[in-house]
Amino acid sequence: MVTNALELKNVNSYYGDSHVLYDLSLDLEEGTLLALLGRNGAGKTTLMKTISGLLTPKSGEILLFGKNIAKEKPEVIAKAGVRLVPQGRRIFPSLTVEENLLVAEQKRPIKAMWNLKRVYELFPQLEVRIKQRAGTLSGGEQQMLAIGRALMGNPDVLLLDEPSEGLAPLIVAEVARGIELIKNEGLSIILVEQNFQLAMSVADNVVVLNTGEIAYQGPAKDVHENPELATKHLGVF
Ligand SMILES: Nc1ncnc2c1ncn2[C@@H]1O[C@H](COP(=O)(O)OP(=O)(O)OP(=O)(O)O)[C@@H](O)[C@H]1O
Repeated sequence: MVTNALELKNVNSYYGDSHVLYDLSLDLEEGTLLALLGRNGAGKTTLMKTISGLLTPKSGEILLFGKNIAKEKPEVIAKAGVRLVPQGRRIFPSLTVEENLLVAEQKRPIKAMWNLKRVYELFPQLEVRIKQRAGTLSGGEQQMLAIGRALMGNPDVLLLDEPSEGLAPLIVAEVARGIELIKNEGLSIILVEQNFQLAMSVADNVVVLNTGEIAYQGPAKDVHENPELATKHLGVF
């Protein structure tokens, strides 16, 4: 039987009077990766903020393994097992790599527990820089650290907002490899990406947002097999 890690039902989000997400409904199946695509301003970051509690939806339900978290505070949602890696990374620049990871640590009963050792196995480049201040890392290393921090919270659901932004192609490939490995550990992931190739290389399912509404949703394999779909709905990239 399919279990949904997340279920969104008719979610409406606003900034003040400005209506940004319209009656959004989608499912994130446990252990899968959903690529969330769409042009600038489509509402992707707003959706990530809404799920993680940084923006409270005006109406609708956000079910985390069946429990409605739509009105909960960000700390409660994080403790319940949803971790956001925000656009722009937001690590603590004056703390070392290891300190950044340790302050994010939260033990939760999940299948594959994350700890320092496992984060360093995932991104060996971080282990080389354990004592280095995070603000002096390269963009790619900061992204790996931001993902590592989220994993230290031992989430069930990981929200990644444009992890490839501003990174060189070789580093993008390294981040993609990390995402694939994390997915294989059984995490449920929503990945916001402008990099279509990266998104499609790891996605199980695809949702395309257009001005706060779902323009397309379906299995990634359908997009792979039917290039017309990519042109019709995704050709905007
Ligand atoms: N803090 C805010 N206050 C008011 N309006 C906002 C705010 N943040 C975003 N918006 C508006 O909400 C809409 C959706 O923005 P959002 O950042 O979610 O889009 P996005 O798909 O993530 O785009 P991008 O790829 O550029 O990050 C846009 O019209 C944007 O101008």
